This record gives sequence, structure tokens and C-alpha cells, in this order.
Amino acid sequence: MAKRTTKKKTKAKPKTKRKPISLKLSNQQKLIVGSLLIILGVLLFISFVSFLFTGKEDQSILSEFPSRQVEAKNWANQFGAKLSEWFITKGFGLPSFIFSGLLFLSGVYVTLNLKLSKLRKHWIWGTLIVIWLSIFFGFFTHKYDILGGVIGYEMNHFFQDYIGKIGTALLLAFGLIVYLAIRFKVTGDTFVNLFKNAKKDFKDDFDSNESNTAEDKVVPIDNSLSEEAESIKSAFEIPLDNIEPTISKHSKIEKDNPTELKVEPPKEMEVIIKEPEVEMKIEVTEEEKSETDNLADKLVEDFGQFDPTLELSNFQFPPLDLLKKYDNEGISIDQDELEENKNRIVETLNNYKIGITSISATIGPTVTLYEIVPEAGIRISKIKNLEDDIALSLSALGIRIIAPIPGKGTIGIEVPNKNATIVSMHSAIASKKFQNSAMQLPIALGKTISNETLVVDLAKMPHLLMAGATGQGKSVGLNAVLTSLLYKKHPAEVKFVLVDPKKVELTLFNKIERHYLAKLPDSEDAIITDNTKVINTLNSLCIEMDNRYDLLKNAFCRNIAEYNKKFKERKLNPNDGHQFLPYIVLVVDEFADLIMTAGKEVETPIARLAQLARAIGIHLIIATQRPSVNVITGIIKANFPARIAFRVTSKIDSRTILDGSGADQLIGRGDMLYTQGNDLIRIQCAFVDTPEVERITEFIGSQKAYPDAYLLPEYVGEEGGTNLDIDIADRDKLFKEAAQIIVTAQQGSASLLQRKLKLGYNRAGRLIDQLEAAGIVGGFEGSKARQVLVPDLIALEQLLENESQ
Ligand SMILES: Nc1ncnc2c1ncn2[C@@H]1O[C@H](COP(=O)(O)OP(=O)(O)OP(=O)(O)O)[C@@H](O)[C@H]1O
Repeated sequence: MAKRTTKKKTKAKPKTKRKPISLKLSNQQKLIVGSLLIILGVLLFISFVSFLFTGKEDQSILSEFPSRQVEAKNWANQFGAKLSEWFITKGFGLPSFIFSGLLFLSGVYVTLNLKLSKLRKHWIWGTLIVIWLSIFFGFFTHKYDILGGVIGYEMNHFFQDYIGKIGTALLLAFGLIVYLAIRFKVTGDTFVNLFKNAKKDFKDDFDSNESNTAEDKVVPIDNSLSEEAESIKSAFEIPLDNIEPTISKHSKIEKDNPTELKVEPPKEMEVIIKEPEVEMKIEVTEEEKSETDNLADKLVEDFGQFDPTLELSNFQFPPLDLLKKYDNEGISIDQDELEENKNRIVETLNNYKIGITSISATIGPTVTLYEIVPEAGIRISKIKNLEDDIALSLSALGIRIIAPIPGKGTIGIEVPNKNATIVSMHSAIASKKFQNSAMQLPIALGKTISNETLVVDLAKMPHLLMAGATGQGKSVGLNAVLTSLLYKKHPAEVKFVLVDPKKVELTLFNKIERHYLAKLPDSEDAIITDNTKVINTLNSLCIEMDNRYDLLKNAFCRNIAEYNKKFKERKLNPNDGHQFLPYIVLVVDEFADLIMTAGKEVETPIARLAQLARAIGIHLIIATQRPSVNVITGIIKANFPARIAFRVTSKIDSRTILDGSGADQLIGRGDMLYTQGNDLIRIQCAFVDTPEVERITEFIGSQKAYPDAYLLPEYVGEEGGTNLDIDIADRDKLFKEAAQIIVTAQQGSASLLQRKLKLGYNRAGRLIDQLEAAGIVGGFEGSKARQVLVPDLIALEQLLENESQ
């Protein structure tokens, strides 16, 4: 057992990811390669320049290369003479100078770490220019010479043989046009404007010349407005003679029909303001990008965006046919049933002197909603009070009256259908709403009363509380939530922490441990069934939360979505600990059990996570059978605005979950009420059976997985140990209270303390150790309770007093 001393939190080491082999150069290597290129460029340039003067002299000795006895006149000796011969004489002629420039430029680009894609462009265009110039020069020469080189001369001949001299000249002109159009975006308009400007300049020059020569000429002031100004002026002028008939027309309408107020602005009064056509130039200056942004852009350009799914790039999402289709899925309308229910509702209300003006029905999968509009003057509370009477007259369970339906102004009466239909998970997952949803964590909950699939975003909830009596559909609901996420999210994007004190409900998910589950580093099973481990896991999640907040803070992001986006755009350096963060969904199947055994030790981290974890992508789903106030405490309720209530047995339970009644009137088998803080929506939960879940987990489990489950940070908790705390100052605050309980009961057991003081196992164990050190209880005796060494409370009081002296 780990040594119990001081509380110690260990931060998770950022996981080291294996780096892909890269051909990228380090900065030092770049400097070396870059400077070599620059030197080569300079050397080539010197050789070429020198060749212009010494080329002829070196001609005779070219054949003797490479001999050490021979000395060339070229400033770069044999090397320069030979290279110049290749490039200029036998190559492209004088345009070859461009190559020396390109080499030099390449060196600069590599050394300064500039965008290589731009350099590539320079090389392509540079080479094209060299070829064009070489042919161009070749056009004018009639022998091999250094103007166009052998290539220029030969290519000219080649073209002239086929298309003649004129054809070659036109081809060169065409090449030039293509270059100008692509490189400098020159268009036909450019030439027209060029021509116009030239004409205007010429005219201006001519006019100013004229006015300068006639200095004494008086310039007349032009009183007449320009054409444009005239049109604006006339637009503002309202023709007065048009207004009178309009007014009289309106007064006539008022006389004829005083209630009808139809205001229509007279057409004649429309004022059209014409904006003078002024050409506005808006200069858009590009915002200076930071250095990291530039680097990120470059990385994205070179390698594309970071893909978190790359490690399991062949992962296949489970196909739809793993889910079962049901025969009785479609809604069948039983006209007789509808008519019968309608008549009974109208009759019952009539018996209580409640008249209605209209009634309509919406048939859902489990219940039908009858919407009634009562006659004027009828009190809504009167109808609400008749809930039981209507249920009696319809002889049906699960009638719920919604008075009034929010936003509709009608009163709703929900009556269960005689034959409920199953909403299959298949239909929910296959629905367009789910398939096309762009939510972060989409969940297909089931179908509403109007038969629409309800898809909600867990990331927006941001936590979910699920309650309902046993056998009403909680486990199915949890499976529906998990299945939805499995159908939509890649293993790299979401991880589950599953807590299953019942030990049977979530075991199927073991198969996807290395794909989707998260666990503590030292634990064997990813699914947590042991309550002591839950405490460690929750605390570990709190550490993960703190770590994530640090990462977000350093990345200047407000939430996980922003952070992951930045990471994908390679704006965050993995060497600084940054990594792609998957969403973490914590599912606790039986929360009541946990609170009963571990009390505050569970409630505190849960409340902390619920309050703070939404922004960093940790979401909680908590299910409980016992929705009593000591399980769903105020602090938990306050942080779980999204709630699902399956059928419960009492109004009080319903109130605990939903802050109102309703859950007690449900009919079970997946019939549920969902709220995200405001309205209650009645939903038939999508049904997913155990064999379906098994098929899905098997399908995923059989695919290539990560080497291990997602590891949560290590948490060294307050383990119960064997070392005794001798120091009185280090004693637990509840020490005295615990001693009194033990002495009163004369039973030295940790579980007694757990029950009486509502403590977790660890703390109770530690208290027992302290009691042992103080001589109040005896030593550890295996499965038997420890012996209590103090006979009564008076003796205890004395013992404690003596101790403190
Ligand atoms: N959405 C649903 N549609 C149809 N039938 C359902 C639905 N949900 C549950 N049922 C039926 O109710 C039974 C009990 O459901 P479930 O096991 O989910 O209950 P539970 O609330 O988890 O119970 P417990 O708390 O005892 O585990 C299921 O076996 C199934 O027959």
C-alpha cells in the first residue's frame, strides 16, 4: 500500500508522442546549405562575367580539362571556364546569368527560412524566362554565339523549319503575352487604360499649355449645375401638386372604415437619394502576421493540418445494420382510439362545466397529445386540478396535463397510446438530424411527441443528470447516449470514463478500452467498479482539468474547440506540452451508491468538475435510481441544468429531479422528460438492447487500437496506510467525534464511521488508525472489528484531556 503521509498531487507528464521521421533540416543545417548555395551563385556569376572577357582565350585549353597543369584565364579558373562553356556557349547563352541569380536567391531562402513554395515559383518562372530569352536572342543570330547559346540557336531553327520566321516571331510574342498575363495579371483593359491615360495626359498637357499662354483670359464662372448635381436636386424636389390628392384619398378611407388603419406612404413622396458616383478607393492593408502564424502557415502548407485521427486512420465507424429494426416502429393511427379519447375528455370537462372551443391531437410514439382551447373565462388551474378525474375517466395511467403549453396558448393533455411503438436506436441514428448534425458531442435521445428525432449536444448541456426508478429505462438511456457518440466520434476525439458500481451494466464497453476508454495509469480495468478507485479517478480528472486549463491559458484560448482548432492549424508547439485534447465524458451509473459510501469525498470533486470542466471538454453524465435530496444535493443540482427523468414513484422524487411534478406520471419503458433548464419535453427514449451494444463494441474492438487506454494523470491519494499518526496536531478534524461514536457503540470499525459521519472509506480508515495510535481502539484483527479499549465517554474525555496536557 502506498505510504500515507501528506496529500500529494502529481501532474501528468505530457505524453511523448513518437515523432514521424522528417527530412526537415535543422536551423544550423539550413545555414550551411544556404550559404553553400549563395557561394555557388556568386561563383557562377563571377565565372560568367569573366567568361565574357576571357572566354575566347580559354577556348583552346577547354579540351585539356581537368588537368592540373593547365591554367585558365577565367577568374574562377578551370571550374569557371568549364561551367561558363556549358551554360553560356553550349547552353542558353547570356540568359544563363539568371541561373546564378536563382542559386543565390535559393541560398537566401534556405538560410532565412523563408517560404519554399515561393522559391519554387521563382525557379519555374526563371527557367521559362531563360528559355524564352535564349530563343529570342537565337532569333537574331545566325551562328552559334553567346547571345542565345546552342539551345537558343537550335530551337530557333527547329521552330523556323516548321512555322517559319514570322511564325516563330509570333510564337515568341505569344509567349511574352502569356507571361505578362499570368505573372503581372495584365488584361485587355490594362492596354485600354494605358492608351486612355496617355491620351488624357497629352490633352492635359495641351490644355495647360494653352491656358498658360493666355494668362489675361478671364475664366467664366459656370452657374449651371453639372448634370449629376441636377439629377440629385430634382430627386429631392417633391412635386407639391401631387401631395394634395393623396391626402384627400386617405381621409376618405378613414371616414369609410374607422377601424381599418392602413398606412401606405404615397408613392409620390418617395425620395430617392442618388449618391454621386465617386470612385472610392479602399486600401486594404493586410494585418501583419506574427512569426508563429507564419511558421504555422508554412507547416500547414508543407504537411497539411494536424490530423488527430491519423494514428487510427483506418478506423471504421460501426455500420447502421448492427442496430436492430423493429416491425412496430411506424406510428399507426387508431381512429377509434382517438375518437374515444377525445369524446371522453370533452365529456369529463363538460361534467365540470368546462366548455372547449377546439381540440386537436398529435400522435407520438407512446403518447398522444390532445390540445384543447377552453372557452373564454375558464380558469386554467381548474383544468389542472382535474388531472386525476380525467385519468379515471380514460382509465389510463400516465396522463399529464400541461396547462398552458408554453408559447402556444392551449392546454395539453397527454394520453398514453394503447399500443406504444418502439423508437429504435437504428431510426434515431439514421435520422438526417443526427447524421447531418455538426454538434460537438451529438446525442440522439429519442423521439418527441411530434415524432421528430431529438438530437442534443452534450457539450452544450454541459452535464447531464439522469434519474428514474429501477427498471424504467436508465441503463438503456445511458447506452443510447454512448452509442450515439460511438457512431459519430472517432476514438481520437472522445474518451469515456465509466463508473459502474453495479458491475454489470457497462461491462460490455470493456472491449473498446484501447479505443475509447480512459483510465488511471496503474489500474488494470478501465471500467471502475470499486468506490475507492472512483475517488482517485475523480481527483485525477480534476488534475486533468487543471492541466487543460493551463494549456488553454498558454494558448490564449477560451475553450477546447478553439484550442483544438489552433492545434490542428499547427499554431501550438507540441514541444511546449500542447497536444490534441479529446473530449472526456464521465459516466456514473449509480450515483446514489457512490454518495452513500463515499459522501463528501465524491461530491466535492464532482461539484468542482461540474462547475469548471465545461470549457475544457470534460462532461459528466450521472444516473441515479434514488433521486432523493441527499443524493442529488443542491450543489449538484445547481451545476446540472440538463436533466432526464424516467418514471419515478413519487411526486417528491419528480420534484427533486425536475423541480416540478411530471416524472411520476410517466409510463415507464423509456418514456421520459427532458429539460435543458427551461421547458420540459416528453420523449420516448431510443431503445438499444444489450446484443446491439455487444455487436457495436465487438465491431470497434476488433479493429486496430491504441497501445493503451487514454491515461489520466496519476493521483496519489490519501490512502489508508498502516503507519500510525502519532502527532496529535495532524489528527483529523473529526477525530473526537469519531472517538465518541466508536466508544458509544463499543465497536471499532471503519464502516461504522463511514455510515455515521458520511465519510469515504479512506478517511474512515485513517481515523481508525489515529484512534489506534491514541490507544482508543486495538490493533488490526483481520475481518473482525477492532477491540475498543476505552469503556465509556467519561474515560474517553479523561484520556483526551491527559493527552493535551
Ligand atoms: N426506450 C425504451 N423502449 C422500450 N423499452 C424500454 C426502453 N427502455 C427500457 N425499456 C424496457 O425496460 C427494461 C428496463 O430498462 P433498463 O434496464 O434500462 O432499466 P433501468 O432503469 O436501468 O433499471 P435498473 O436501475 O434496475 O438498472 C428494458 O429491459 C426494456 O425492456
